[in-house]
Amino acid sequence: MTPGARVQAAIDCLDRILAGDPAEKVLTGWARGARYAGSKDRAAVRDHVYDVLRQKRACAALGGGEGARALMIGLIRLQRADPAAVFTGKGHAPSVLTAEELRTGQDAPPPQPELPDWLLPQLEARYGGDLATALAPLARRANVFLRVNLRKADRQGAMAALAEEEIPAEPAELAPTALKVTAGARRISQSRAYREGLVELQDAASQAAMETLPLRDGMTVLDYCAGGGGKTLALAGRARATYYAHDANPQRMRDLPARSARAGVTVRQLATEELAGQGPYDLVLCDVPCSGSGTWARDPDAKWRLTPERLAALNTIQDEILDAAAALVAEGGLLAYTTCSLLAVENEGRIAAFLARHPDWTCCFSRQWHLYDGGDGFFVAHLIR
Ligand SMILES: C[S@@+](CC[C@H](N)C(=O)[O-])C[C@H]1O[C@@H](n2cnc3c(N)ncnc32)[C@H](O)[C@@H]1O
Repeated sequence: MTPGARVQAAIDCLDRILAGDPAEKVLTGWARGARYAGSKDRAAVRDHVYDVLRQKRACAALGGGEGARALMIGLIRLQRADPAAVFTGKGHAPSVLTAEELRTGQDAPPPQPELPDWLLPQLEARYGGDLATALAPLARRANVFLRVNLRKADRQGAMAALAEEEIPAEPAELAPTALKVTAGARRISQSRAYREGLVELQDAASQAAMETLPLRDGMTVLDYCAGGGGKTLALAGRARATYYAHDANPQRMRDLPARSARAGVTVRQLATEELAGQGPYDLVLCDVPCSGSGTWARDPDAKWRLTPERLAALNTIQDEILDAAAALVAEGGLLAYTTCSLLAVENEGRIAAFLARHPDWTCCFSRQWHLYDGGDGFFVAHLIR
């Protein structure tokens, strides 16, 4: 595909996303239908779409409108290129810029935070005058991090294995197991280091949060919201405990057997009705469903979809999960709560609400990772009875 054809394909995808379809579904559907598109074309179209969604406000200001075509014009200007070079009308490129489109963007307003307005007061309360700096990483592509599986390799060994396949990576400060991939990220899942379980894809702040959890050989650990099992595997890499995984939607755990086999660890999946029978557990981790606001650089579509109603519904689910999980913690055990969110209402707010409902519990540790720490936004709290 020519650069112009890629831009037109991105405009077509953005049209559907703006009409309400999820970005990931639209891009996957487009790629399936576009047999002529090679892997570089698919990557370029995906990058255009996600770059627009990360900076939709700046693109609209520079492109003179909120439609898909205007947003793409704005993105090209934001990247300090000339849209006229791509909007040629030749082949499959978008049609030539109109006089109006040529005029737009000259007197663009100052940049606005790239978030829905209703969320700003919550984040201003957290970051005050530093809001723009704190949220700036949301406008950029996120770093790709790997977690070294200490059962199979150390950081140096994993870096050497990745280097053999021209995937350079360097130690990341946030966690002792974290590597930052500096090139070739799209080839990770085909690499030997990945296929043989030396490394897993996992954000560095998420790894750092798992590092805070005290583990010892022989204890029982329940990952109550296991999903794909990323957190279970991070814990299982550290100690020879007995690991159980549970999720309200067991389908979410379908990849866990293959992932744990690759990692060389054993994780037993439990249905909800089996939880009490196998418990109580020394450590129960609740990696609850959340807004994902700490991951919006990776998934910018999500920030424009979140509504106050959805956030309130998530808070209810978060409370219900903590209440149910607390009942499964052994005497002297630890209840851990994590989100990949920057919003206090999902983090400190849920812990305060839990402590108000359960006066016999106390929070003995909590930490918020911010985007300026280098990874995703992430929160962890340790609760004891
Ligand atoms: C943030 S994701 C978990 C991600 C996972 N821990 C990982 O590291 O890959 C939250 C998970 O909670 C599950 N969930 C939602 N409501 C739940 C509930 N009431 N009880 C248990 N799990 C629930 C969802 O199905 C989802 O898989």
